[in-house]
Amino acid sequence: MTDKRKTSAKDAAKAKAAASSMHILFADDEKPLQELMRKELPRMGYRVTVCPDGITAVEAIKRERIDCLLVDLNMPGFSGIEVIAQAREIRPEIEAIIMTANPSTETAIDAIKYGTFDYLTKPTRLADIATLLGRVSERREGKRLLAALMHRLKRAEGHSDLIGGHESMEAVRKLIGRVAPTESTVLVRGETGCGKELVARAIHDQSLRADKPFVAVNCGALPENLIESELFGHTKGAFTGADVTRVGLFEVASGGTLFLDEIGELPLAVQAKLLRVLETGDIRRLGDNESLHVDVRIVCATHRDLETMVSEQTFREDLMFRINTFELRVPPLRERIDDLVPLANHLLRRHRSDGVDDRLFTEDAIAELKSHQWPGNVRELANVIEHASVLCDALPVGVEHLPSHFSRRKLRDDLIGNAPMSLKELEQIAIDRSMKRHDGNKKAVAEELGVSLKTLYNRLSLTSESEAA
Ligand SMILES: Nc1ncnc2c1ncn2[C@@H]1O[C@H](COP(=O)(O)OP(=O)(O)OP(=O)(O)O)[C@@H](O)[C@H]1O
Repeated sequence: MTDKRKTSAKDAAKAKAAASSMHILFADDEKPLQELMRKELPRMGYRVTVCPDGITAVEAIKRERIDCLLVDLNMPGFSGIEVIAQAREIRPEIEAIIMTANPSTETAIDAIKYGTFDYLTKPTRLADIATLLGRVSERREGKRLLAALMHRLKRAEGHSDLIGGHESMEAVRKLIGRVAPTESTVLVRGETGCGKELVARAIHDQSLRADKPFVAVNCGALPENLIESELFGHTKGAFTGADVTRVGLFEVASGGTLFLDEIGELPLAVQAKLLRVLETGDIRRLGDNESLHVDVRIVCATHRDLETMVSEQTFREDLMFRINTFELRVPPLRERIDDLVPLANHLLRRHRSDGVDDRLFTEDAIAELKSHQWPGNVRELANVIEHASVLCDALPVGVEHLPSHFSRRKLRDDLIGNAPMSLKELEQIAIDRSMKRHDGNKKAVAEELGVSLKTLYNRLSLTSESEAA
């Protein structure tokens, strides 16, 4: 079999599989047509219920799981339009095709009002019915696919719930609530991993654009030569390798919010173009002469000191003034360490549903987590929690499940205790412990402590001198 024939056989099989899942209600008072459809619709791969009038049709819709109506406009009982109107009350997602011998403007308007998919003029050809039902079937598949993708997207994006009740986070929440419903450009500042994107998403979710796209782009992750085409799109042939016309992210985000993460990483040339877009709302695809108006709200984020960048002339001052209409600073995790436990619980619940909610971590583990400085903020915490979740068979998570630098630190603290001591004393404890471990083998001790043998001898002689004194 040739490739082409194989593909069309595959397509036919796919169409048949999609068709077989569709249940059609055919309603018409003409007996011969009823008989024809009772025979032909199953041949096309559909399940069929045949009704002679509007009343039995509505009863069947209440009783059975009908996917698509194929109804005559003029029937005893209820008209086709009335059947569709009642069906929509019972099952809003139901598809409908109306058949009529005299199509009129009023019928068309009524049909559109009740979301009819299409209408057929009588006498109808079987081939036309088959084509139309095929399109209904494809539309249903499309809707199903979209719902599945939206579900996956929601799961991948997670919730925009900002966890943490520290007063600094409460202040952030308040500011989000104030700025979200406006159209202001927002600049979210804060260290890496502290939740800037989550804040941007919360602004979008609480804005009037919430049901439109939220599109995030990391300006630092794109190679310089691609940023422009990624943001503004390009026409076919605009540059070598531009084989097809591509829509930019400004257009993708149309009506919604574009989140420009790491805005400080944008090259100066792109900064100039971005400023123009922000001022005019017009974009131009690379290689295109025409510009296009876009309605997009901009939220930016950076962990860089933009003021210093301005003074070093690596960031445009006019762009900074354009994007910082409203600034929001997300505090680093170490400044709100009381939020660590609720955050750790929340992050662990991304991976685990077992365990008891108020005891997901042992006290030791929490003490360890709280004593860390978290330079990578909540993202670092999320990685530590994921690591622990993999290692821990039964909750609660203990110190032994945390990455090794946590357990090493605990071991060290246990050995040393809490008494105040000088660095010199600390060094001495390390040497003594190592000497004991290696039965006085100085070469092994020097290796373990990461010093030369000479340094170790020096330290040892200093110790014996001070002991003698
Ligand atoms: N307050 C919070 N509540 C719940 N989850 C949070 C919070 N802050 C951050 N996170 C989680 O931490 C991770 C990092 O957050 P996010 O990507 O928003 O940080 P960021 O500041 O934008 O990072 P970067 O500087 O690298 O762009 C994400 O998984 C996010 O869901």
